[in-house]
Amino acid sequence: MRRYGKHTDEDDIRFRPSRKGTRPRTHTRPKHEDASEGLVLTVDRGRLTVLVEDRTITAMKARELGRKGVVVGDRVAVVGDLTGEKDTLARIVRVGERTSTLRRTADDNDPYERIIVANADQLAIVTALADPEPRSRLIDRCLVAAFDAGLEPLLVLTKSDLASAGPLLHTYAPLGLRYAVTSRDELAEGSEGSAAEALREQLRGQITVFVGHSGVGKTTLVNALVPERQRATGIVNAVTGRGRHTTTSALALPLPPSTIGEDGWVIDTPGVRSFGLNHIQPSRVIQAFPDLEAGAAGCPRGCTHNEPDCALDQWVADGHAEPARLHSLRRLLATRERREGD
Ligand SMILES: Nc1nc2c(ncn2[C@@H]2O[C@H](COP(=O)(O)OP(=O)(O)OP(=O)(O)O)[C@@H](O)[C@H]2O)c(=O)[nH]1
Ligand SMILES: [Zn+2]
Repeated sequence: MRRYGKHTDEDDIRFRPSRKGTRPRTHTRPKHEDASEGLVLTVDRGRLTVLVEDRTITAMKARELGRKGVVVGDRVAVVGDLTGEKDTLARIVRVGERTSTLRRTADDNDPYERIIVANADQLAIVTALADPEPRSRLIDRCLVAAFDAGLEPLLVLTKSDLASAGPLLHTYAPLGLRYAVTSRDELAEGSEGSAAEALREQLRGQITVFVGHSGVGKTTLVNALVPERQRATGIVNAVTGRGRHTTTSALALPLPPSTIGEDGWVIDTPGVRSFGLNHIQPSRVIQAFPDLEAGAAGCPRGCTHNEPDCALDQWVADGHAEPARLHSLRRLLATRERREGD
């Protein structure tokens, strides 16, 4: 699938704070030249947990950042006490340019956009094949949010021991999505060549945000993928001084380094189950359909692609794209008009 809205420069998309924090700077930085680079792992009421080299520190926004938000996945420059020791508090003085932003509105009537994760590469849409039954409208909403954010969607179908993935995959076949089919037992085994291994392969070297409705098995999945999770969560909690990770903030967890030396991040989103889609631009969604995007050039201005004058019907009739693709695009665009949970 095509990538869009992102730089391909590796340095842009990897979180690799330099080992000693001595990376030469290309720009003249009048202030805070001695700042270290870090990665925001989670946010809790103004306190941010930041990974600096191999230490987890607590930081807050410096006043000079003003109203600029700092979110999970942001690459930041921090100054002050970076020891990570108890009761120390560092300051975030800069936020790196973002390669992607995943947003949500609290619901379709909430006018405020909230960025929930920055710099992710893909959105894993976790759906159970049964118990609870898959809800394709919910999947569609997540797909629209992913396309809008410039993230590659990845369908993760859980509980494959309970039902076949066939019908759902059939529905989504025209979209050509990447997918993985898993079950708890397979994940636990971690045997090579298994579906779980195929999922790990899809995550390698990527920053993947996991979303899923309650009960779909997201926690089971993330725990299996990140055996260090308990420890990682423990560190975060030790830092924030709370018993467990109860906030609705996302939480970035490192995937175990693989044998070929490429790692990746899982970003769990406890409070995010779907997306309000008020802010979505049809033009960004259609970018995920390169075969149709060219045909939309013939559409009237501001075409919703679901009206009599839409040029895409003729485009498809002329054989430039498959009818099923146009059908899928229209279904996705229509999710914007439906309420969450429909
Ligand atoms: N049969 C079956 N059950 C599973 C599988 N994965 C998870 N479950 C069960 O499904 C239930 C929900 O799993 P969780 O991992 O807690 O799901 P969650 O999506 O994190 O849900 P919340 O904790 O409510 O947010 C639990 O009872 C799990 O044991 C699976 O592959 N097969
Ligand atoms: Zn149109």
